[in-house]
Amino acid sequence: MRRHLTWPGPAAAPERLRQLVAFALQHKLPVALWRLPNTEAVQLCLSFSAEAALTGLTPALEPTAPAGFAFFPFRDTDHNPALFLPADAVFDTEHPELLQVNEAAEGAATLAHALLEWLNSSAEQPAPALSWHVSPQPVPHMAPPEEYAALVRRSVEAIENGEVLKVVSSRAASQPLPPHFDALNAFLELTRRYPTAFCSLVSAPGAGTWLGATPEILAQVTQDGKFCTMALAGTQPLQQGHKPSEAIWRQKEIEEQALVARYVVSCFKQLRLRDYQETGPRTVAAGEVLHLRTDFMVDLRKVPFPTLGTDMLRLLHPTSAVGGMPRQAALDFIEKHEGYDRAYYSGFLGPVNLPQPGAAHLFVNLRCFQLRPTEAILYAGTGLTIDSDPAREWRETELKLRTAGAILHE
Ligand SMILES: C=C(O[C@H]1C=CC=C(C(=O)O)[C@@H]1O)C(=O)O
Repeated sequence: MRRHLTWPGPAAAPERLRQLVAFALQHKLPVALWRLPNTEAVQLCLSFSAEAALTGLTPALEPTAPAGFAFFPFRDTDHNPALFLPADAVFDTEHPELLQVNEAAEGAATLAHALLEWLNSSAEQPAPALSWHVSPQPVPHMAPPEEYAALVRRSVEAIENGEVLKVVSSRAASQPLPPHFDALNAFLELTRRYPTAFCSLVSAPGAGTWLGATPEILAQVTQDGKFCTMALAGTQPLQQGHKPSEAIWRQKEIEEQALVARYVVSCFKQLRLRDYQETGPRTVAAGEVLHLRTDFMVDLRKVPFPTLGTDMLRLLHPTSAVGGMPRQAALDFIEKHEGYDRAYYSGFLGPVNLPQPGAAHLFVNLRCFQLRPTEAILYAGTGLTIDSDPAREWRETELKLRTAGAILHE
């Protein structure tokens, strides 16, 4: 039972985003904002209960499944709970005069009333300060260059010994927040800088506050009945004055990406689905870097497979673009040797059945950072193969950290 409320007063869309976020934070509620690739509208999903957002289950993507925003960690543990924010209040900057409220939600009557009062009273007042949720977990260990080099060497040894074919190692790094840092403005800055990325800002009790601009689709179902995923891997710097299509790739990156593509195909095989379209690999730009990307598409109108999105999501996460191959051996290696908690980095996130039923857009949480009171914790990883060189891999993480880190310099 969704009701469209007409928003009182004449405020502009960004101010309305701020008012809704302020309400969520003041009531200790989870909130997510996002902007889909190649679109303009910013959307917001607010839940009326922090407990209701705690889900243990991978979300279902069918049109009849609950609507909300998924925020899943790399590894589902008590430290980093899997969240699905029920869509209790939904706002879209394309329709700033409207607010969609789910009246059937737990506690909806009281909170919807409080929300309306808040919106009425805050319309005239200056924007309140935002006190973002902070993760209850300690700041993760941050590997210095020598330690990361040792991890890369150990990974290459594991590949040489035949324990794994490929492994994705990663690290965290800290950057102080600039004076007067404002996370909401930073998110809007991400949307301006990276029009082709999925940009997000998620703040939830138990998870903290995360911002990012990711290039990687994990599982997407569109209203016109298409399922899409991609194999994204291989990285090189974008050279000034060169087009992505002019990039030349080494064997190492070609193999690294081919392993990811092969994994996607193996998931289709497990589901006995043969009728998929494969395009690429092609070179694509993501901020300052280039990647190799193969797109996969299934036309669900021709291939009746209503649960494909849900089934593929379960098989894909974590993909070999963030774990490795074979999957379990690579994940075990990471758990044993990586030496820090990835938390929500390389997990997945995105809207399900929002703003309308029948569409789900889930992305791998890359090029992101976690917000702490005075610093941002940024994350980046690199796919390693037998030919990996530690110094080069370190430089690659530095380059990837700059995507989200770019907004911390101003
Ligand atoms: C793990 C990350 O990127 C993945 C996606 C594209 C290219 C990758 C690579 O070249 O290693 C990674 O597999 C990251 O950005 O932290």
